[in-house]
Amino acid sequence: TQTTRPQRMLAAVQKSATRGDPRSVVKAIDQFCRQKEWAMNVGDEKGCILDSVVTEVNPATVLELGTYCAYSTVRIASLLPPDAKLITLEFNPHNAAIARQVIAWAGLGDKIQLVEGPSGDWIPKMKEKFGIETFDLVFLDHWKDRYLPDTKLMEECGLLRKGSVLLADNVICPGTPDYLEYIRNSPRYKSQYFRSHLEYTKVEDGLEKSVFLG
Ligand SMILES: O=C(NCCCCc1cc2cnccc2s1)c1cc(-c2ccc(F)cc2)cc(O)c1O
Ligand SMILES: [Mg+2]
Repeated sequence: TQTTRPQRMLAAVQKSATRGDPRSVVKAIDQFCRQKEWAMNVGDEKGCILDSVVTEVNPATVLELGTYCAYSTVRIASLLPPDAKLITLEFNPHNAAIARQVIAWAGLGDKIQLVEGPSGDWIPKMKEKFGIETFDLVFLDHWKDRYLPDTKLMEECGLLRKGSVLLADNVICPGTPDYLEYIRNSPRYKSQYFRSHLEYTKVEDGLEKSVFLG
């Protein structure tokens, strides 16, 4: 029977990456996507910008919206301090199953909690279910029309504190126009655009970094 792209990506990780070595997992996925099949990971070019923001924020609590095959999950978690926690939400059960195996291969299972289901349902439950007060860093990489409603939901649920950083993928391609309009004009955020390219292509895309001012 036919395999899926996430299954082929996992096979590439298990073939080429070293167990317990997160950077080799990241490298194996990038190689697979450049040489074999495009896939919607944040990728190596935007990934370097992601790395610099994670390193600068040095977060104790991270929320990732949109796991896919855990490429950015592993990339972020590999840079976190020892007791830091990353919660990642994935909607598609098949992708979640692949992501769990990629996370295990990278040896990052104790830093990462993968939760299956829609962001709108889970964001209001973060405090009670996971004992989270606020998130130091949120990486938005899920449905592009959910960036804005979920940001408002996180504000309403008190999940952001003065200094919390939102980093949004794909603000140009596929694009998140309503989110950009809101976040760039809101007096409650200080935003900065990092110009880059759509993963593994020459198409323009970028990351929007926004600091919540409280
Ligand atoms: O759709 C994208 N990512 C979202 C998939 C999310 C599904 C989820 C919804 C949901 C809801 N609640 C909780 C968790 C989750 S996960 C995406 C698409 C492209 C792209 C595709 C074709 C193309 F020609 C050009 C760009 C590039 C990217 O970097 C992307 O991230
Ligand atoms: Mg993306």
